[in-house]
Amino acid sequence: MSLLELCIVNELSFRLQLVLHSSAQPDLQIVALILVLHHRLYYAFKGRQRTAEEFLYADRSMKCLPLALSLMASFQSAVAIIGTPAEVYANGTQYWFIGCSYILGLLIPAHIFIPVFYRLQLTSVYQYLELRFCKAVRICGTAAFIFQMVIYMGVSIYTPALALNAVTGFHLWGAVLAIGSVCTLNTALGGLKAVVWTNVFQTVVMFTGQLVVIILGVHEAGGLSEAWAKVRDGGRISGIDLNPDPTVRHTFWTLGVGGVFLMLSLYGVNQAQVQRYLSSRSEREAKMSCYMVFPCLQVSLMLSCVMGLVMYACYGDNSPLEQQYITSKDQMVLYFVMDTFQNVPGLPGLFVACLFSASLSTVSSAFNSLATVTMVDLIKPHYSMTEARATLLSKMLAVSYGIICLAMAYVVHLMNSSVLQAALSIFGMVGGPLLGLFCLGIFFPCANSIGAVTGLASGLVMSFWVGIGGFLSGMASSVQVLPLNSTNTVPDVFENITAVPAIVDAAGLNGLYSLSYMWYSALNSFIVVLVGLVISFLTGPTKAVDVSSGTVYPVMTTARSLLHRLVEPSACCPDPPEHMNETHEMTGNVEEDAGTEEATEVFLQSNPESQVEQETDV
Ligand SMILES: CC(C)(CO)[C@@H](O)C(=O)NCCC(=O)O
Ligand code: NA
Repeated sequence: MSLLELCIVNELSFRLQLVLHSSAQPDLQIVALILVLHHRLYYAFKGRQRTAEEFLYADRSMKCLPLALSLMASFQSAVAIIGTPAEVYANGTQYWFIGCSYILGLLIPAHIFIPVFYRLQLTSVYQYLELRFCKAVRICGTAAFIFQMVIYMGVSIYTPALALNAVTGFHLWGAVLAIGSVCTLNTALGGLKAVVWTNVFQTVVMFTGQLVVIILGVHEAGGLSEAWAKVRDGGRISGIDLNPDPTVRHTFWTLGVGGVFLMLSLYGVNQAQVQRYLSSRSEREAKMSCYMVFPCLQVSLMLSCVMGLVMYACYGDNSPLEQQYITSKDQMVLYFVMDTFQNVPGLPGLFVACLFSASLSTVSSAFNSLATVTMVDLIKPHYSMTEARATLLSKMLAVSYGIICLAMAYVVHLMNSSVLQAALSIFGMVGGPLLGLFCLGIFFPCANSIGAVTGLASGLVMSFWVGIGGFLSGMASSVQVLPLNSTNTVPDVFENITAVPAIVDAAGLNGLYSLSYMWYSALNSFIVVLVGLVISFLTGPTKAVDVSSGTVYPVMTTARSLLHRLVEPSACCPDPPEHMNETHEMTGNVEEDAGTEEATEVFLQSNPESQVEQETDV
């Protein structure tokens, strides 16, 4: 255990002790134990890593269950553990419908993105952009990715710090600094295998913490039927909202359909995830791990939604926010745990460890992917250097990224919006245009490099225009989204603002600004594809023969072979089309896709040796 970690654990447990008066000793032990275990595990794998191949692909030997848990952990941080219950407490279970988007959001990556990327044997997903378009597109893509991950890191470091600050009195920026530096110093340079296995451990801690709090919380609320009656009478069980209005924040359409694009940008083309797919033993294993993410994500979503309901069952409409014990919705979960279970030995500690684990796993996979793309996409192609130099440089990079992320935590602090909405908006605003760029390359053989660059630029301009416009105009009207029982959940501070005529006229720019943040990803990727195609046609579309082999997904051929299977089901198996039997697909009968796979095979003849530079020695 490093000195820094010891200091943090000591400080943390000291604060816990002050706040809880009594049973802080077990808490100290649990937080410390978990940090130490995390650390030991990490170094156990780090120590073994010798070659560059191991660093980047974990020897291409990963099995699917650890990979699936790690895939889930990348984008499941304290933000989800804290933000989702706060959302459900305030607005009911409508958010749960985002679970519907996981179906297509994981099937499409498994059957379209993974085959393309795996067969090209990429190191970084941005190599694809150079193969398909040119070097400039690759650099633009890399820059956008770095930008996205750095802001997201800001949110996921800030969130546990905010919660800790509220409840333990731990200094906010002290906590931000502590979490940030532990992550930076310890997790940046361990290689993928170490990151994946620590992620597995962190996921287990995360689930355990949530589950224990839920079980005891239901008990606290007076048992299952009592708790259910309370949340039902409080109107927290939302039915499916089919309102087609795209400006309504959470409906089935924004969550279940807009969410698919969000999921595609995260699970289809994000380097953190693609790196994991590429590290599996075979393409089949990679697909399997993508399928396995589905149940893991559903469990995680269920735990955090149920946590919100349990909080409602305990507090009803007397939220600690309204009584001004805390200052932000996002502090509620930890407040609930500390307030309700301070006499349960070890539980507050377990939950703090749960938050830390969730954020540490996110930060470690983000840092690992940032280190990889910076070396592989930005530095290696331009400068050659010795191994020792490269190691030093990676360390310096890790520290610089750490500092930038801390600065971003401050920006998030200034934004003062719900952390969950902030994180998902960032995914849509920067991840959306990146998704569009990859779709342009994979589905449209005629797209050219000029189209790709202009498309990406337009997508980013559009997203910041709508995103920032929405944020500014929403400052006055965001309160509309808060109340369900309008009198109770709005804190006093906001009440004056609501009084201001905040009725946004849904015409013109204001209509655009009030677009639900869940549509950002879809809108921005669509803009990139549209502008990209128009510019490509104006400047001379790429000829089919000039497109590098294996970089385009044969949509027509695949569709034809799927159709063929439908018309003559006996040829293969009597399965309905993919989208109608997800659950079956999710359990992993990959062979059934044989027809499609063969069709794809013909077109995706990858010949990586000739084109992909083998830049494996980081
Ligand atoms: C990104 C999804 C929707 C799916 O992975 C979910 O994990 C989520 O809401 N994440 C919030 C961001 C975070 O937890 O850091
Ligand atoms: Na995580």
